[in-house]
Amino acid sequence: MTWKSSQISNKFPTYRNSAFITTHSWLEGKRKDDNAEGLWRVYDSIYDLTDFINRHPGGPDWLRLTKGTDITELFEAHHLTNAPERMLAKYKVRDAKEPRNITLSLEEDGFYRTLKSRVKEQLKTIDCKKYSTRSDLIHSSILALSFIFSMASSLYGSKLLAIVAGLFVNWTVIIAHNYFHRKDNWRMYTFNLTLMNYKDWRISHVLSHHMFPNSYHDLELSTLEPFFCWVPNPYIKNFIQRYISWIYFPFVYSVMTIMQYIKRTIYSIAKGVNIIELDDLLPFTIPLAMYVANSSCVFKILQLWLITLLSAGFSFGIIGLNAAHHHPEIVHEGDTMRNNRDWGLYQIDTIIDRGDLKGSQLLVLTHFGDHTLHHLFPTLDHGILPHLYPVLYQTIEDYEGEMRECSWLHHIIGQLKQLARITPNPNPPKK
Ligand code: HEM
Repeated sequence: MTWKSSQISNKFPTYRNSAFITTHSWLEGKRKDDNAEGLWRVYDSIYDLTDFINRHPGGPDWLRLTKGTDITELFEAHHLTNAPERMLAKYKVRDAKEPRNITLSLEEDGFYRTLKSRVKEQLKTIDCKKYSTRSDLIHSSILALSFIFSMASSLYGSKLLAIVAGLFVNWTVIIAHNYFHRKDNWRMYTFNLTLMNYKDWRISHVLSHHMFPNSYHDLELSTLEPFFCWVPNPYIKNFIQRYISWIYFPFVYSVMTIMQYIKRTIYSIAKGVNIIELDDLLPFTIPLAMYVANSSCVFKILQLWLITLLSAGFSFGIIGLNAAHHHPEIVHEGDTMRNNRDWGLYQIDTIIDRGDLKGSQLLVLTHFGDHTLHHLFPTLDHGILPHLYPVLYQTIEDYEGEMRECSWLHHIIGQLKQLARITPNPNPPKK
């Protein structure tokens, strides 16, 4: 069928429409589609990085997960020094036999690579340590408050306090996202507190969503599709997804994080491959803390923990799914794209930033703020990003892009309208 084609790749992603979509099926499909010849592909060369996996300064996961795939966009977006490029050369084994599957470009004089070289210069003038230390402090405080409110809820048997605890757990998790994008560190594990898993999100969020937002390659779209479909395509969107989702979304948001744990457990049993790891025990530290505060009734603790999880899930959904990407004026698969196919400009066209968060490091960290810059430079601490706006605005102007902003309420309304939209936008992004 004709709709089964992506505007940013030559092939429709294998397994995208399979019955049981997981991060593992996404990676398997990518290995089939990427023409990486079983190794790692960067631009039109094939590299054997096997001996480098455990020496990679960003941690072994990134290379272990991506073996057999094209890592061009990841390689460009995750390094802001010249060292990785110099090192890469010695692992080259041959030129690739087939063209790249992804058709977005990363030309040296194009938008993204020009912006990146300007950002590298700008970073030399910024006291990065000062801002990243402030982020660490914010993360530690919100993490501590998550446990304090959880324990207080069990001490006083208060459902209201359990809801408040859920809010703090949700903010902890969103801040932990600032850390799992980077080299391995202890703070990334706090992402697991709502029964989600940071390593799973390194696939669905970092490798998939961040590189190819709003396209058929974006796993954050395909996994949620039974409930929410943001692609403006009448073939894959039914009446329920378009309109009834406006009614059931609070319920789905609330159970979304719990469902991820259940799905990973089912995958482990069904496939006979255990993907539940030791760090998946971390979410249980919350009921444990509740038990330490008040051990009188285990059933009551489980009930309060469930309330905490539902509150965390709901707030994570309402913040995360209305953060930046789903609004009728944002490019989704099927909408007309601009002629310039630069990867960075594609990012700009698939995001409208939240203007109401700007200027507060606390709000930016807890609400996926400064989203455009974060997509373009995911390894930079969120505290550093505001200092890059002058360079970003100048480069966007030089390449005739457009930086857009709106409020959270605008995003929520726009997101609901996007759920209903089935007609692709015929006009390319402005300018
Ligand atoms: C899947 C592709 C890759 C991803 C997602 C990735 C990711 C990362 C991350 C997250 C960091 C830490 C950045 C930070 O916390 O500031 C990092 C650092 C680094 N990576 Fe990679 N990496 C990839 C491939 C490679 C390759 C192929 C090489 C070289 C052969 C390489 C060399 C380095 C080096 C030298 C650093 C130290 C920081 C720097 O000089 O930029 N990486 N990488």
